[in-house]
Amino acid sequence: MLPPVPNPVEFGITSDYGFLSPELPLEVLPDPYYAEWEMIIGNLQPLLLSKRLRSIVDQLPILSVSHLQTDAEWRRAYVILVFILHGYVWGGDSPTERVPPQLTVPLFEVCERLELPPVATYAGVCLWNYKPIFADEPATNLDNLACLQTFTGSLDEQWFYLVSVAIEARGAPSIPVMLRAIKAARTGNSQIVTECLQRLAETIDETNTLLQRMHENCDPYVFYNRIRPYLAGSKNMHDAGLPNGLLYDNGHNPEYRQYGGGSNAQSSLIQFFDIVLGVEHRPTGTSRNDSDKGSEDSTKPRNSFIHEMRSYMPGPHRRFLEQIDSVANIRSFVEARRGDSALCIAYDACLAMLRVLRDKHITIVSRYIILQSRSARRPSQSANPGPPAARNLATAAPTDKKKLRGTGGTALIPFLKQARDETGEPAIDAWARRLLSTGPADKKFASLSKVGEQPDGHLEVVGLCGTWTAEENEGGICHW
Ligand code: HEM
Ligand SMILES: N[C@@H](CC(=O)c1ccccc1NC=O)C(=O)O
Repeated sequence: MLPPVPNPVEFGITSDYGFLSPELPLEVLPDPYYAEWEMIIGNLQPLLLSKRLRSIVDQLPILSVSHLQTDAEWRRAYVILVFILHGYVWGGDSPTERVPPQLTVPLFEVCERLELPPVATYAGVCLWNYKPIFADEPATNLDNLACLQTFTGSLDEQWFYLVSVAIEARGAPSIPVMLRAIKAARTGNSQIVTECLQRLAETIDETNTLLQRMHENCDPYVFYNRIRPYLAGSKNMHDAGLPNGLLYDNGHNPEYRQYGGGSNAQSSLIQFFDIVLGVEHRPTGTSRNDSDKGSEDSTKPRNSFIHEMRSYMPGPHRRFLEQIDSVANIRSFVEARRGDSALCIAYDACLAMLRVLRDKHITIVSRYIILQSRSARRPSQSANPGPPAARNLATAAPTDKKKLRGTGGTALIPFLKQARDETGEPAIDAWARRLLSTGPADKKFASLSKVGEQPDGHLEVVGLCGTWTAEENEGGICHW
């Protein structure tokens, strides 16, 4: 008996909004009982600038969560509390390790309810932190989006979150499409699976276009020096001044805890793409050859970071991904039908698009983190210092690139390159290898209008979703 294919609606996931909150995020908690929280979050930038945030939070009463009613209200409470938390920790002259009961007590309860860790996750800064500019236009077009909260008040910070919001919305329709594909694969309907895969490839291609738009309004200097420091977590933060993590003080039993900061690795959508396509990530530092190749059992080692990031997703989204994991059948369906050229090409196009996404992302990380860390200046040399603890965090970045870390705590480029390389397997590599050894497309790839090696040695593919070449992937990142 096969496990049932999950119904996304039961997990709060819709075909319009995907993993974004299904109703628009609340801009204000309706109960005036929370007026003091709203006053602080509404004045976050002035309170950070004047360095008064900590003292104002310390003077707050410990508010109860018993006045929160709807799911939207619980989510709004989470957004408020994590923005105040990160402002409180990183907004002074140096980071403070103690989180006072005024934050700890309600935050723990809100997080228990939402099944999230007490830290600013992707859900808090992206999924539940947007509004449409005009109510009568599509709510999730990048050009009709604004953020509810930011640390810096900058356009750059809004854009940084909104690109992800737009990607989530663009990817949303692919969720029911791929559930249909899973069901069609169960009945052996190759034509439907092919159509669904074609639509998925187009969707991933469109998310790639959105990712490219990061550069339009988010300046790498502003991102690295002003915004990113507030997104830091408390794990591996010794260099930044939090050797033990954060001391969450609930008033009677203070406890040190360490959590990773916000990261797009916490996006359920991108993990959904991987899972549904059967892309497997292994622990960093191992290759396919190190593992028990060939066996499809669930004891295979997984990329522990990517998998761990599921515990930073809202509970229902995490459970949805787990259920998709247990029904994902597309990869084995395609592998069993190597002679079905339309099917193989559609599947390969999805992998190629996902790989392009990771390539473009690596370029972004180089520009927004690696290059910036090289030019980061010590506070005394800086003519225009940023927020104090945040500034220290940016300038504390080691010059040794090997030690640079993502807000999630990964070793950046080695981690991202491995995730990218694992995306290409198996089909794209297999057919690219064959192409390179046997020449241009054989019948199997008939629906690709052009596949071949260019005079300069680059491989060019004109496929379902446009043209892409190995050259596009800067720095020899793509090894076709
Ligand atoms: C300026 C913009 C961005 C920067 C600097 C950046 C940086 C990073 C870093 C450093 C990581 C490693 C994990 C960690 O330690 O945090 C990461 C992971 C990741 N990021 Fe981004 N990111 C950016 C925007 C985005 C956007 C808009 C997306 C949406 C597609 C995205 C998708 C991912 C994914 C999926 C991962 C997990 C690794 C993987 O699956 O390949 N990132 N990002
Ligand atoms: N991992 C990134 C931060 C990041 O990607 C991120 C952090 C919080 C919320 C969203 C994020 N990604 C978004 O576009 C970094 O290390 O700078």
